[in-house]
Amino acid sequence: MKLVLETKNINKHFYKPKDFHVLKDISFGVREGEFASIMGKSGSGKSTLLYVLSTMDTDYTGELYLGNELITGKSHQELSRIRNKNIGFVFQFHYLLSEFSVLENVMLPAKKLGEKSNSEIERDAHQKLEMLNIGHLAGQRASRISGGEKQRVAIARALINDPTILMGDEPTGNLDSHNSENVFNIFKNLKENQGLSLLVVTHDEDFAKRTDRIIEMEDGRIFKQ
Ligand SMILES: Nc1ncnc2c1ncn2[C@@H]1O[C@H](COP(=O)(O)OP(=O)(O)OP(=O)(O)O)[C@@H](O)[C@H]1O
Repeated sequence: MKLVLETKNINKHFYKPKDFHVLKDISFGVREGEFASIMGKSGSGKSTLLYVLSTMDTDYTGELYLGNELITGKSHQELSRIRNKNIGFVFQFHYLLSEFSVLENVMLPAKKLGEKSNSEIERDAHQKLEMLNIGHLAGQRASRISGGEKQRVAIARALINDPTILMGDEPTGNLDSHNSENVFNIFKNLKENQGLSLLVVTHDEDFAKRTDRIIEMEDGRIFKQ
């Protein structure tokens, strides 16, 4: 089956305050349409790995592929474009611009990409918000909506450029159980109805157990996948 993301022997060190081998020979892939989770104890390297996979961190050895394209070694400018077009990212905290409306927040990554007209982007943003059942919030200021709603807006923003993979770093870490369940169901629907691939770091065992596959990390290594 086609891989949307693949790593070959990724190693990474932090050199300050002293040499620390944080990622050790990470080789794995995410299949098209797969909903995978990454679990592991605090400090095992999950977030560090996700930042390498999302192309935000380029300080590593080994190879990272998105689809069949080798991403490792590309310039920051190229990476910024590849990331914006292909990878949606949802964090524990939503990082919405609080003075902007919900609609404006969702439109931002598409405006940055610059491939569509403003009216097309606006139409797409409304469509993403409707899909996540928050169409009625489009005109609200981002600061005025609840935590669960903010996270759904962040998901809509992550989807605006129709990425091939959605990554999450503890996307339910700041939510109550009701809103966590909502986010899980949104992710599952994206996989089932749109064939989206998802890779989510989580401490939530109930969440992880219901994904297609749990990738387990320990001490900078993948020990089960
Ligand atoms: N910039 C840095 N410099 C040095 N060490 C770092 C740096 N960032 C992270 N580390 C260390 O690397 C290790 C892995 O960190 P990482 O945040 O990837 O772990 P994690 O598995 O995501 O943990 P958590 O579940 O607590 O978020 C930890 O020991 C951390 O202290």
